[in-house]
Order: sequence, then C-alpha cells, then structure tokens
Amino acid sequence: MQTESIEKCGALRGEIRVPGDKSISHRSVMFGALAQGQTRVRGFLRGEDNLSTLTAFRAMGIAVEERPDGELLIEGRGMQGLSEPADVLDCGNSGTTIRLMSGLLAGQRFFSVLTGDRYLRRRPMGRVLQPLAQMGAQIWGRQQGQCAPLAIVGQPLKGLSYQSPVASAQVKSALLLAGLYAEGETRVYEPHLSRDHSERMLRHFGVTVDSFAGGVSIAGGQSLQARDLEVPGDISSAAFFLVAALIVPGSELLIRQVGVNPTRTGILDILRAMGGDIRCLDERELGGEPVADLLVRSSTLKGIEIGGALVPRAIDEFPVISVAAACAEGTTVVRDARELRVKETDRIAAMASVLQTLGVTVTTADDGMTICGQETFQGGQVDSCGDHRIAMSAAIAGLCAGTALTIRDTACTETSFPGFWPLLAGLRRQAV
Ligand SMILES: O=C(O)C1=C[C@@H](OP(=O)(O)O)[C@@H](O)[C@H](O)C1
Ligand SMILES: C=C(OP(=O)(O)O)C(=O)O
Repeated sequence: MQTESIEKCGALRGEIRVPGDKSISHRSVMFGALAQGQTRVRGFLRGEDNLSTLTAFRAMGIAVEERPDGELLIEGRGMQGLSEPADVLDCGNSGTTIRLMSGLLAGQRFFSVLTGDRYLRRRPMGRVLQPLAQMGAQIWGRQQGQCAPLAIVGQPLKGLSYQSPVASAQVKSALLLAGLYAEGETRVYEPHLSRDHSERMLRHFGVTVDSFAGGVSIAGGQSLQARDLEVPGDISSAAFFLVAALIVPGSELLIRQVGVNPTRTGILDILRAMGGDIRCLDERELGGEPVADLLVRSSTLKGIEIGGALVPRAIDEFPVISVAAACAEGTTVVRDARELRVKETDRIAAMASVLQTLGVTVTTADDGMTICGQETFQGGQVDSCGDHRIAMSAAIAGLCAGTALTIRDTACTETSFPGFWPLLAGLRRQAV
C-alpha cells in the first residue's frame, strides 16, 4: 500500500497549473458521445474516474482517439447511437459516472449493468433511481434499489416534475439526461443551486435548457451537435494549493486557468471570509465556462460559520476547508453538510480523525463539524480511508506539522488529481 510522509516546509512560491475539471471532463465524453459528429476536447482530465467514463462509452461503441498532445477526439453517434455493452460497465470509484449514466441508460433500447468499487457500491443510488422510476425507468439494484450493481432495462420514458430533497448535480444531471429521451418536459427543483456544468454544456451542444429560480427544465426529443471544448483547471484540485499557500507563512502562488463557475466558487467565498488573500486575475470564458488565474498569498485566517446555500458550492472542498479551519484563530462551525457523509467515505468522520491525530480539537455533528483552530500540529499516522480528497487534505495539513505526518493509502489521489504528489514535492523542494 502506498504511503506518503509530509512535514513542515518553507514558503511555497511560484506558478502552477492543476489538471482539468473532473465534472466537465465526464460530461465532455457523455455529451460528445450523444452528439452528431466529432467533438474535440482539450484539457481532458485523465484521472481514474474520468477513465471509467471513457471506458464505459467505448464499451457502448463510441470511438475515442487520445492524441499524443492529450486532446480527445470523440466520434459522436447521435442520440440513438450507443450500442448494448457486452459486459458490466465498471464505474470504479466515480459517483458522477454511475449516477449520470443511470439516467442516460434508462431511456436506451438495450440492457445494461453498472457497478463500481467497494466504496461506490456503498453509496446511495435511490436518490436517482426513485425519480427515474417515476419517469418509467426499469432499474434494479441491491438493497431495494439503494446500491449498485444496478441492472437497467431501457424503456420509453415520460417527463417528470421533481423536487429533489438534496442539492445534487448528479441527481439533476441524471434526470436531465433521462429527460432528453423522455416524452414531454422534465423539470427538476433543488433546495439550493448545485453545479450547473450539465446545463452549460448542453447549451454549448445546441440543446435548450431553461434555468429558473429553484430549478431547471428540459424538453425531450432534442439532439446534440458536436462542438469543440476546452476543459478549465479543476477548482477542487486548486483548493489544496490555495489552502497550502494560505497556511504556510510567506507563500505566494499563482494558479493558472482555473474554472471559476459561480456554482463552484464557494471555496473562494469561504477562504476570503476567513481572511484569505485570494485574487481572481484575467477572468475570461472557455466554452461556456468562466476561468481565471488565482493569485493566493499566505494570510492570517479566522474561524467562521458555514452553512446553507454555500455548502453545495463547495461540497468537495470541505476536507481541505477543515484544514484551513484548524490553522485559523478561533472556531469554525460547518452545518448543513450531511452530504459529506455519503461521499467516497464519510468525510466528516474521516477528517475529524485526521485532525484529531494532529492534536486538533474537533467535534462532529450529523451534518457538520466544529473545529478549534490552533497554531501548529503534531505529526503521526493517518489513513486516507481510500478517499482521494482525504489523502490530499491530510498532505496539506502535514505542511504545518512539527514532526512528520505519514498518510496511508495514498494511491487514491489518481481518482481526481494525477500528478498531485510530484507537484507538491516540487513546490516543497523549491520552498524558501
Ligand atoms: O455532478 C458532478 O460532477 C459532481 C457533483 C457532486 O456530487 P453530488 O451531486 O452528489 O452533490 C460532487 O460532489 C462530485 O464530486 C461531482
Ligand atoms: C464526491 C466526489 O466525486 P464522485 O461523487 O463523482 O465520486 C469527489 O470527487 O469528491
């Protein structure tokens, strides 16, 4: 099992790039496959989750060329162009893959089976299967349709008006994909706005999607036209280096070409509210998505309260936000974040355990945690629980640990951030 050891380092300085956005990369393959014609994708994230999506579409007859310069050429076959996969589709560790594909496959004219690794097979699928069943989908899963493997018998679908109990882009996107195949209109309401990459990319591919206060709607029977795409850097990956630069004294980092879609920038709002010096430079647009260069300087942080609509806008960043909170003056309280309990692992429990090992006082609640900030950490040994975001957050905490912090089970960072360890090691080597 791979382990990494990190300890206190000098100021982090320089200019970096982070790999492409994971959410946008998944959607580029899915929508590119359904479009008529060739879609070129630059900046595709070659993380394990996205490779699961790519492999699944190849297994349904979609030709994808991976060029030496990293560009993908996807030969879209139109809305009815997928073919029945001859084997089970393995979604690996990826919740986005299995949930979006459930919606897409529900309306096909063939049979398919979706599964994943031991972490994914524990995650809740009922949130997608239940509204899909109301659209006429025939999907079976373990534990009364709660868990994968999922067996899908494609059916004609009908539109639905659905109030989602959770702010989840995976639920919303699964229903939009099913809605494309359904008769009539599909409307999805959510308690707070979740990331809107599907809506933006569908529009980029020529589909009409209406966004209104509280939700989104799509009419069935529309088709997609192939378009070129450029994937911005993933703000969820940039988040580790934003926090690293904030908490290591004397640091200054410029992170180039990061996606700053407002449904994803909760991390910037939270870190700035804590006193973080982060600037967005040269804001521009790439294929319907806003991007900017992020300049971050080390700052004295203070504890804050986080909850409500901000939570879905920073949902994947809470592990590393908890590290910033542990270095802040005063107490940080996170509420309304129950969703963290059903990610790759229970991220509330996992981060509480990491921070407690470092000597930080943390208490947990059903929907969040309270973290008492302090000046330095002690080292020790922590476990990633097989979760990429826990492994990388622990590494950032290690930059402030007085003695070495050993992190067990670190290969999982390949899920979303190939190259994380060399990038961090390079910055530490050049630290001043
Ligand atoms: O749609 C997406 O690409 C994602 C949505 C979020 O999940 P939920 O929809 O479960 O909130 C997020 O946590 C995940 O990393 C990616
Ligand atoms: C929760 C995540 O992804 P997914 O749901 O796609 O597995 C994540 O990347 O933090």
